[in-house]
Amino acid sequence: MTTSKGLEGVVATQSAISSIIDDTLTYVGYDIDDLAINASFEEVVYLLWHQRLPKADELAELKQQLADNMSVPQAVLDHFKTYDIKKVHPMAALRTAVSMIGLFDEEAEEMNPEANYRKAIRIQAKIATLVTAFARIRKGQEPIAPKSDLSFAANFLYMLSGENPADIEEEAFNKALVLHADHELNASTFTARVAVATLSDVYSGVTAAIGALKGPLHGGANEQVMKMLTEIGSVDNVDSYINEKLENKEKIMGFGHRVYRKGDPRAKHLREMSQKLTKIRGEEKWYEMSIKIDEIVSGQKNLPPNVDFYSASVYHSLNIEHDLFTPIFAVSRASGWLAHILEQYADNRLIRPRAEYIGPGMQKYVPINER
Ligand SMILES: CC(=O)SCCNC(=O)CCNC(=O)[C@H](O)C(C)(C)COP(=O)(O)OP(=O)(O)OC[C@H]1O[C@@H](n2cnc3c(N)ncnc32)[C@H](O)[C@@H]1OP(=O)(O)O
Ligand SMILES: O=C([O-])CC(=O)C(=O)O
Repeated sequence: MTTSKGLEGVVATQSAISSIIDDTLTYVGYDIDDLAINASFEEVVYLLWHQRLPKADELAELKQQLADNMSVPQAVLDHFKTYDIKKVHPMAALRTAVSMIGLFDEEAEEMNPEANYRKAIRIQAKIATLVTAFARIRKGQEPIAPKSDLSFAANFLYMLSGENPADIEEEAFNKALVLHADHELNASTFTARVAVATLSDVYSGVTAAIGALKGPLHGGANEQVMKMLTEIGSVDNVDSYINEKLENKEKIMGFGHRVYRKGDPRAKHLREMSQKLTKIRGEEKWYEMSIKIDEIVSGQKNLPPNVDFYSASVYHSLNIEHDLFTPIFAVSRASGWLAHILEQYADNRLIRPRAEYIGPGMQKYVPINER
């Protein structure tokens, strides 16, 4: 047996959903650069779930299905008020809330492709409502119902703030959703596949995936990037702050990647949006600080930024609270998790690797009074 710490370089499954080859990311063979510029998030959801782009009527049908399924049971909204909501991280709340909506789904335990697809639609639709409702309830505000004539991206921003987003805001948010939707066998997607490969249900897979995305080495990094930018505070402080961290061998959040070597192709799209949005807000310093950090970390450590780095200043410029950055990642990535869950069910085998044992050799049991 050979051991690969962190399963680096191990190919654990076959998948027809997304690929990373020579630092190029594709969804079902479509280059992420092409999709980021042209596609709506709903089109990408369809692409990931059906492995082809939708025709106009198919896209309209999916949009309608998502709109029809956005409301969540009142009991789930009420449960947000049963704990000290201001002290709870929204990712922890989301993990529980997604599991909880499964309790109200009469098809939760139905294990056939049609029922699983219907659950995928429900989860994708409701996860946006859960995040925005949580964000409002913790501020003492009422949740806002979605508008059926808005896109998924615009609806999310509308349900969060109560205002229709400007075109540039919708464009930026849609792009962020498209860019985060899937990423081959990343840690949270792998988690989802491991969970459902036991033939557990779809809600278990998504709940497990949310738990894995939450950590700062994965999706949680975007919130940590904004924390770092806030701590640095100004372009003048970047040099000393970053160099001190690097000298202390601390990690700079939003940099490095297990798979990409030359760089994450998603980062440039978010960098562009960061530049545009921070300018519109008159808060260019977030972009300027980010660029300077990028120069130092890429230059000195040869570690390019990943998807989490520039998304932080993009979301901040959209007036989004910093601890909602990772839940937003989950809203988008749910589409990828669900695609992988459906793919796993379609050709399932239990996922069960081995561990190389490094503990003591055979020992004889010693009764407790003789130890
Ligand atoms: C959506 C996403 O999940 S993208 C990733 C989001 N996560 C982050 O941005 C957190 C910061 N980055 C990291 O921690 C890592 O780069 C990861 C987790 C993304 C990838 O990790 P791995 O492939 O396991 O690389 P690992 O952590 O072993 O790092 C390899 C070397 O590069 C260094 N390194 C990696 N990332 C960074 C970083 N962000 N800052 C400074 N040094 C780094 C490590 O210290 C290590 O150095 P060493 O060999 O001298 O000990
Ligand atoms: O693929 C990974 O390891 C992490 C990542 O970039 C993602 O999930 O988008």
